[in-house]
Amino acid sequence: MSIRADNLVWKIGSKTIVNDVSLIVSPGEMLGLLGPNGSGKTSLLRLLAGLKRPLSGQVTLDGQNIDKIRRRTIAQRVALIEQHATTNANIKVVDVVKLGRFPHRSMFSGWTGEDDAAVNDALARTELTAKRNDSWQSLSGGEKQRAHLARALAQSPKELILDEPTNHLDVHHQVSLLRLVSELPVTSIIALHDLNHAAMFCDRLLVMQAGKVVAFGTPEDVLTRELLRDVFCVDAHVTRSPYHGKPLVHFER
Ligand SMILES: Nc1ncnc2c1ncn2[C@@H]1O[C@H](COP(=O)(O)OP(=O)(O)OP(=O)(O)O)[C@@H](O)[C@H]1O
Repeated sequence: MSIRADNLVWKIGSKTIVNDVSLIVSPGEMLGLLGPNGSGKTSLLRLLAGLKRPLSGQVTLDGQNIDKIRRRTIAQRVALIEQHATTNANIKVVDVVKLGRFPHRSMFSGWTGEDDAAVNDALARTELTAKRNDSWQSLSGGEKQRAHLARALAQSPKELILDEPTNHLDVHHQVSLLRLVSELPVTSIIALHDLNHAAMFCDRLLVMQAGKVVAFGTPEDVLTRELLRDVFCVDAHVTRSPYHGKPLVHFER
C-alpha cells in the first residue's frame, strides 16, 4: 500500500466538503480523480498531501499516519502540484525546478551531482531543457504548468499528487504529460476533467459528487452511461476505443 485514506471528513463551518472518503492506492498505480466542479477533488488532494488536517479519519503513507510524519519527511516523498500554482519571484526556470531538491538537502550539504542530475532529467522529461535559463515571467501558462511538474519530478517523489495539471496545455503537452506520469515509477493521484484522457491513462478512477465517493474502480467499470448522466448531467455513449482498447466517451450533441 502506498497512500490510504480512511473515512476522511473535512468541513468548512457546517458545510461538509469531504464526506467519509476512503481509498487505497497501490505503489505505482495512477488513480484518476473525477467529479463535477465543487465536488471536493482539490480538498481531498490537499488532505491526502497532508496540507489540511481532516476533522475525522486519517491518511496513511505506507501504513504510517501522516500526522505523525515530519513535514520534511513528507516533502521527501510526496510532491503536490496545485491547480493555481504560482511563483512570482523573478527567477530562472531552472531555479524553480531546483526548489524541488530542497527537501533532500541538509543544512550542511552542498549542491551535489545527484541534485544536478535530477534537475536536468526533470527539465528533459517536461521538454523544458531549452528554456532552463529563461526568466520565469517569460513563460506561457502551459510552460509554467510544465515547469511546476518539472519541480515536482526533481523532488524524486514516491507519491505525486496533481490537481488538474493539463489545464492550459495544448493537446500535445496534455497527452505527453499524462503519458509521462503514467510511465513514472511513482504512485500518482491526478484530478482531471477530461474523461477520455482519464480512461486512457489511469489504472483506476474515483468519482466524487458533493464530497462523497460515488464510484471507484477500473475505467471500464466506472465510466457508464448511467454514471455520466447521474453525476455529470450529460447524455453520452461509452464504447471501447479500437485504437487503445480503453473506454471512449461520445457526448450526445
Ligand atoms: N476555503 C474555502 N472556503 C469556503 N469554501 C470552500 C473552501 N475550499 C473549498 N470550498 C468549497 O468546497 C467545495 C469543494 O471545493 P473543491 O475546490 O475541493 O472542489 P473541486 O472538485 O476541486 O472543484 P473544481 O473542479 O471546480 O476545481 C466547493 O463548494 C467550494 O466552494
